[in-house]
Amino acid sequence: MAFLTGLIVTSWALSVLYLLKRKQYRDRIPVGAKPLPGPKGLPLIGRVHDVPPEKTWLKFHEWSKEYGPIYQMEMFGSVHVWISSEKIANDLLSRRAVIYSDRPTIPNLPNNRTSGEYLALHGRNETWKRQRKLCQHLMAVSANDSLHDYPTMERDRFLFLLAQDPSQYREYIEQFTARTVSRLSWGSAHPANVLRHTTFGLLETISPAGALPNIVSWLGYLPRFLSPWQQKEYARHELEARMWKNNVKYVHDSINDGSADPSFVRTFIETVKKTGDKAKWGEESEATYVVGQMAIAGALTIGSPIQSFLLAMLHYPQWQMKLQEEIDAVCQGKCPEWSNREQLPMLRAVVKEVIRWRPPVPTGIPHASEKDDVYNGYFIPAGATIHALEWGMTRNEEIYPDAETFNPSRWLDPSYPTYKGPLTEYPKLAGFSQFGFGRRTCQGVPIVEQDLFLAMGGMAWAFNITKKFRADGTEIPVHWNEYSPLLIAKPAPFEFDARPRSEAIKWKLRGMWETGRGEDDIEEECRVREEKLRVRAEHMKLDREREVEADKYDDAASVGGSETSGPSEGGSVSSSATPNTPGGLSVRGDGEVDIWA
Ligand code: HEM
Repeated sequence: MAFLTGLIVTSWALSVLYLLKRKQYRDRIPVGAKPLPGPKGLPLIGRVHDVPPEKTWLKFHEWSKEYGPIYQMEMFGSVHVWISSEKIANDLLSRRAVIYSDRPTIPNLPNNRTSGEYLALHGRNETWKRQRKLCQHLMAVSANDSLHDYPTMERDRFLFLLAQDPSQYREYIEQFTARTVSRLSWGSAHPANVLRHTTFGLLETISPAGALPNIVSWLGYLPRFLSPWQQKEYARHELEARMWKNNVKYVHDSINDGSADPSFVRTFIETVKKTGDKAKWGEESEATYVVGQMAIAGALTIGSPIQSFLLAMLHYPQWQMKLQEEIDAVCQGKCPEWSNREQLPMLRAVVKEVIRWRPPVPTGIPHASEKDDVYNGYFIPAGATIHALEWGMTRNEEIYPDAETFNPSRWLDPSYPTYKGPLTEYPKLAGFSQFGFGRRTCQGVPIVEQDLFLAMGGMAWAFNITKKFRADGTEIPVHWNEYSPLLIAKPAPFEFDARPRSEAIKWKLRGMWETGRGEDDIEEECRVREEKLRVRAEHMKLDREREVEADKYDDAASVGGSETSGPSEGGSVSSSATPNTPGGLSVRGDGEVDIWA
C-alpha cells in the first residue's frame, strides 16, 4: 500500500514538474516565433523509445525527410535539434558561433565540459580556447614537415602485413592508424596498443549506444559503487592517465639523451622553452592531455574510412580499375607518395567520396546552444543539444545527385554541383562538412588527408581487391551498409581477397616492410628468433638424448636383442620434431607477424 501511495505521489509530482517545464518553455518563445517542427514525444521520456539501438542516423535522417532539414525532438526532458542541411549548419554553427560553440554535458562523463582533459568535448571557455590554440600550433608544425613521413613509414608496414593475411585487415588498419598517431604524438609507435584500448573505452563511455546513462540520463547520478559504467570509466581513465604521463616522460628522456624523434610533445617542450610563454601554451600537465586527446582522436577515426574504402572497391570494381590506371600512369610502377598528390586527383576524389558515401561520424559531435535564439522564425532554446547530422547532409540530392551511389566523378567532373577546380588542388578534405562547423571544426584534417591518401593509394597500387568465392564457386556476399553503433561508425566485418597485382609488387612490399617496420617490430623479430633458437636447441638436446638411448638399445640388441623393435622408430620421432627452417615470412594465427617462420 505504502509503495502504491509512493508511486502515485511520485508520478503526480513528476507530471506537475513536466507541465511546469512545458509552460516555462512556451513562455520563452518570443512573439512571432514558433517551436521547431518535430516528432511529438511522450511526457518525460520524449521520443526515446523510437530511436533504434543501431544505425540511429538512419532514423534521424528519416525524420528529417518528414519534418525538414532542421527539427527538434525531446529525450528525457532535453531538447535535441537535428540539422541535415549544410547551409543551416553553417548559418547557425559557423555564423552564429558565439551562441553555438559549446558542448553538452555527457551524462556518463559529467566532467567532460570542465575537467580540462577532453579538448574535443570541453565547454566553450578559456581552458578550451587555450587548448585549441595549442592543438592548432602542434598540428601546423607537424603538417609543415609532412608529418615527419610517419604516415608513409607506417603505410609501408601496413601494406606488407595486409599482403600476408587480408583476413586480419581490421587489426592491421588499426595498427596503422594508432601507430602513426602515436609516433606523431610521442615520437614512438610503442604506446599504440594501449592507446587503441583506452580510445575504444572512451568511445563507449561517450556514445549513446555505448553506455545506458547517455540515454537514460538519471542513471548518471548513481554513486560510483552502484554504477558499472562509472567504474569502467574510472579504470579506463586511471590507465590513460598513467600512459599519458609515461609517454611524456619518455619524450623528456629522449630529448635529454639526444634521441628524440619529432612529436607533438617535443614541439610543446621546445615551444615553451623558446617563448617562455606558459600563459599562452598552458602547463605541461595540460599539454599532456591535449596531446593525449589528439592521439585518441586519430587512433580510431581514420580506420573507419579505410575499411569503407575496401567495401567501396568490392561494390564498385570499376573505380578500382580507374584508380589503378591513374596511379600506374603517374607513379610508373611505384607506390604513391605524398609528393604525388597534385598529380593524383582521382585518388583524392576517391578519398573524399568514401567519406561522403559512408560518413565516419554519421551523427556528428553535438554542440550546445548558450542563448535562446530564433532562426527563420523558429525558436531554438538555450541549453539545446545541436546535432549536425553528417549522414543527412551527405544524402542531400541537390548537392549530391544519386547520393546512395559511390561516385568519385562528383568531385572531378564540372557537370556536378560539388566540382571545384583546379584539380591539382581540389578535391581536398579541408572545409568538408564531415569535419564539423565553426569554432569546433576538426583539428586533425592534415593527418586524415595524408593517412587516407597513402593507405587507399597504396592498397590500389598493391592489390586487386576482390570478393571471395566458396569451394562450390558461389560468391561470398559483402554487406552494403552494416555499421557499428558507436559515435565513430565502422563497417561490420566482411570477407575479401587482396592479391598483389604482380610478382614485382610482392617483392617491393617486402622491401617496404624492411624500411617501414618499427623498432618494436625489430624487437619482435629478435624475440621470435630467440624463441626459435631456444626451441631448436631443445630439440637438438632431445635428439641427442634419443640417440644415446638408441645406441644403448643397439648395444643391448646386438647382445641379446628383440626382432620386433628397432632404432628407426626413435629416428622418425626426432625428424618430425625438427623445427621449420628459417626463411619465409608469415603471420601467426594470433595476428602477430612471424618473420622467421
Ligand atoms: C576520418 C577522421 C576524422 C573525422 C571524420 C573527424 C571528424 C570530426 C568531427 C565531425 C568533429 C566535430 C566538429 C564539430 O563539433 O563541429 C571533430 C572534432 C575534432 N577532431 Fe576530428 N575527425 C577525424 C580525425 C581526427 C584526427 C586524426 C584528429 C587529430 C588531431 C582529430 C582531432 C579533432 C579535435 C581536437 C576535435 C575537436 C575540436 C574542438 O572541439 O574544438 N580528428 N572531428
